[in-house]
Amino acid sequence: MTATDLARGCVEALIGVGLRHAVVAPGSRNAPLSIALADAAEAGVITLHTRIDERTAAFLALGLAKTSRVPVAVVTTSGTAAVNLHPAVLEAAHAGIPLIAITADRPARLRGTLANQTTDQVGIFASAAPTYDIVGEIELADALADLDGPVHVNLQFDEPLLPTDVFVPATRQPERAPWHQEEAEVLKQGPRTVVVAGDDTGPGPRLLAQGGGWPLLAEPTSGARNGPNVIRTYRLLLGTGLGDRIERVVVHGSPTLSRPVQRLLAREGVEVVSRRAQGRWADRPHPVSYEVTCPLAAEAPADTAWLDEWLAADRDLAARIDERVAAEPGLTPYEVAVEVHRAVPDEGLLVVGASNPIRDLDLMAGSYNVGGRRLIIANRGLAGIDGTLSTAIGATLGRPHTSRALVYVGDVTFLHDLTGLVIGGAEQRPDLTIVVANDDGGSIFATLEQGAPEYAGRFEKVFGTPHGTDLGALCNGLRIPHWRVRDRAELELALANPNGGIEVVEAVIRRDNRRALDAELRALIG
Ligand SMILES: Cc1ncc(C[n+]2csc(CCOP(=O)(O)OP(=O)(O)O)c2C)c(N)n1
Ligand SMILES: C=C(O[C@H]1C=C[C@H](C(=O)CCC(=O)O)[C@@H](C(=O)O)[C@@H]1O)C(=O)O
Ligand SMILES: [Mg+2]
Repeated sequence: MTATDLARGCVEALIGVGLRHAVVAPGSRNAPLSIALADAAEAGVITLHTRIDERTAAFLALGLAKTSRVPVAVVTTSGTAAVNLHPAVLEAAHAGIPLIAITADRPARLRGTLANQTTDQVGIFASAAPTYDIVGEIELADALADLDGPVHVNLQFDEPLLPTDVFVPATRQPERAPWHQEEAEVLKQGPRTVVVAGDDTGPGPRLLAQGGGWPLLAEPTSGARNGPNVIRTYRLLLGTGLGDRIERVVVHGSPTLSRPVQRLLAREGVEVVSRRAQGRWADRPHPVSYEVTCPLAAEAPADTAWLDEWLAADRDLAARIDERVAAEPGLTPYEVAVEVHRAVPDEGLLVVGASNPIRDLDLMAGSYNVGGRRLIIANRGLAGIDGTLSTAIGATLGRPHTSRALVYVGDVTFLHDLTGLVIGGAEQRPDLTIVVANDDGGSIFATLEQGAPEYAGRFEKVFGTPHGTDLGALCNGLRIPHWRVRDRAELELALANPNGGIEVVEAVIRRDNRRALDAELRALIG
């Protein structure tokens, strides 16, 4: 089979599993596939994106897959290019995202020789993505069947690499399994129960909490942080007598944000009902009384006294937190989180960076209205700070009905994916507001053990990592509009007046008082 035939067969197999977007990083050995994908894009069958940095290309594909909910391919040449896909492949494996990592390779006969740009590409993603090492026959159907996570397709291309004609792919709609709503299992009333919703769980936890009259402890990217049962300050209330009285937790997905939730799930004497998480390694790191894969429903409660107690305590603590934050001079990270949360309209999309931004949102954001069809997402599979801007650009491009798209990150996270903003003039570009909470370093570490005074001498060097970068000058070089704000009113103004296209709103905040402020807010539980 020629390289061209292999490439074209691959494109048709990808289209056959529902692929609508592909991302290519330029290279020679992947030329057969790059050209076949370009032909398919020219024929209007797929949308093709190009990025020069393979790591950012893979996170762009991850974002596209997260919102379009169909497999997305990212394609590289051979050699070090291939392993630049690994961070996104790992995130896809732990989050259960159908990312197809396609690496071009030399023919197997050249492996182990001095042939140029030739290395061992089989198994480069280890257990995160099995390799299908394909030389001829299109065994791709097996590789691409029922993707619930990433897969690695390694294509051995032999010369001649270039086609002599133009390719118009056959388009066949993927066979879709008939959608069916699984029967829900009904949980009885009885123990004092709370419902925990981790990342990407959908509305199930909200419906269960409402049905059972139970407090809902939903992370911002759960898809369940809306409706009347949401407890905004749950991570602090878990440290009070209310938290001590919990007898049962119904946990959905993978909660990753706070140690109080982890401690609750591991607490002796607490019954844990688990709705199994998606992605790999879904076994929970604590004892589970009972685990299901089906939806959960609840027996109706006799009264809502337990829920009412939580809602009253939440209102009271939230008011005290808001009062303390308002009293703090200058723009605080907590106010940035509130304004970002407010800026997401119905049908809006928000991508949240790891570290403090998602935790500030978790503490400060109230419940959204049910039916607003907002999508709040993050790379919580492994909570990496890499590729967040690219994920956001891909997520926005993969969700064309989005009314407004924002991505909210810290400064180190922003800088970590700067190449995600290197986008060719002919590329699709979304309307996307990038909000950077800039405290000149990694402030989360200040809130952890290493933020204690005894580590002050070494802290800035290995944790704080101040960089002093002029984000405005960077954006200027990238030809991206940039607005630096230093107070809440200016931040509100900037968010209320989107520029169109990709824009950066840099909110300058302090880092030196982060540990103290965090401790003060935690102490408000009294
Ligand atoms: C790829 C990757 N590298 C390093 C880390 C460790 N890490 C977690 S948070 C963080 C600092 C993030 O700083 P910033 O984005 O400015 O957010 P802030 O903590 O200041 O809110 C780092 C380095 C990580 N999670 N992922
Ligand atoms: C900084 C990294 O990730 C750490 C960030 C916070 C986690 C944490 O302990 C939050 C505490 C809380 O808000 O309750 C920490 C953890 O889970 O132990 C993460 O490792 C990092 O290096 O990745
Ligand atoms: Mg920072």
